[in-house]
Amino acid sequence: MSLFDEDDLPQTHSQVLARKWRPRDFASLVGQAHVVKALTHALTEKRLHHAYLFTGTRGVGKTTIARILAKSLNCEMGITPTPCNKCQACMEIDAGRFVDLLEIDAASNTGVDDMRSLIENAVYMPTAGRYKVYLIDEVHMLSKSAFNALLKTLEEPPAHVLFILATTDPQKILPTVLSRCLQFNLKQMPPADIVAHLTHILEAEKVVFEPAALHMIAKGAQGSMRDALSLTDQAIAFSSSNVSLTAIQDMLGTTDGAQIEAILRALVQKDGAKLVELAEQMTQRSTSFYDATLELAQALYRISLAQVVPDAKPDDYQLAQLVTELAPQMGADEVQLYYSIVTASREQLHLAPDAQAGFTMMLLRLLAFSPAKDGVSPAKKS
Ligand SMILES: Nc1ncnc2c1ncn2[C@@H]1O[C@H](COP(=O)(O)OP(=O)(O)OP(=O)(O)O)[C@@H](O)[C@H]1O
Ligand SMILES: [Zn+2]
Repeated sequence: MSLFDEDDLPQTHSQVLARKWRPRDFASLVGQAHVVKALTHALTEKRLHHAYLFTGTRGVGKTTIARILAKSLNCEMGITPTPCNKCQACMEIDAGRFVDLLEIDAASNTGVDDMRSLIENAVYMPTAGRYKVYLIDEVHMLSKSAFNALLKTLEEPPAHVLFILATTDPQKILPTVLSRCLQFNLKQMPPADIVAHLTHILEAEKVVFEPAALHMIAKGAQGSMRDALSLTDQAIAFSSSNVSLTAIQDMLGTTDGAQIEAILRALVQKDGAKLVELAEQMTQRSTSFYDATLELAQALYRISLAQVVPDAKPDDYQLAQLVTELAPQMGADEVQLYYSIVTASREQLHLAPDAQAGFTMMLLRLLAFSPAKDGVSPAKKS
């Protein structure tokens, strides 16, 4: 969020889906049930706190919830947890141009003067709505004097004023401010929720996609719905509206779950030529070999876990499938050995003549130590 509403800015492609699909009511919000429940209750009972603090990482719904709350308070149908989304107040809030919703980006208005003029204004009655709602984003960025100016008003705000503070960094907020706010910690979006949301959106947008591609996007988004939507925008542009797994992998330049899968399969089948070929392909696709060793170690760890605790399935969809397939085919000691080779090789990767050579040597070392079908390792045989 910025001082200028994002709707006034020239539209860049990466904003399209996130903006278009910003939830307009509590019901269409993904997750954050604890916040929705508390706010719904407060709105129904008409017992609101005068200051809320929303914390949480980027793109998990802080601004979105603040806007829904502003509509709930100012909807022409009355104070309600289900604003109509049709009246002038609701529509103007959605469009980011409601006079009584004052969105301030503290990151670019850190000074005490900004805060003073804001606060002097708070005493005046709302122009159009019932409540003047101040949404102060990235509030931890305020200067100390600005904080102090705010503090006075936070202590005893006029009855028609509601403060919503948002921050990604609650550690930096003064305890005196914290104690005057009702605090809600917004949660990161679980990958499964991101996938479900993206599936819904892409179906509505009539964009062709592979479910595995959405799992990869969800992984890349690291808990942020906004990041997931921006990545999806990029993916649509990048793949000419055919969001396939390979397109996403090429776009993110990430290690391909499928590459790791292929490596482990080739290893189980003792296919040395295939291993060499896979490393060659990874160079062509500029996969990070360092990341690949991490993913390989991760997969081996998961296989090992699954051998002991069969129900311990990873959240990651692709990895879960791989683990289910390979855990029964590999010996426990074999997995242990591979794991130690892979982790040791990762440290040595930078010593290799080049990354591909280092990675290939690691694969061949794994092969050399893999047990033969008769139980004798090929290394010992020769
Ligand atoms: N809980 C959610 N459910 C559905 N969509 C969400 C959710 N959270 C974020 N989004 C999507 O991400 C976009 C950005 O969200 P929002 O502005 O609410 O994030 P934020 O937490 O305020 O982030 P920032 O700290 O960067 O301002 C929204 O327009 C919406 O499309
Ligand atoms: Zn309304």
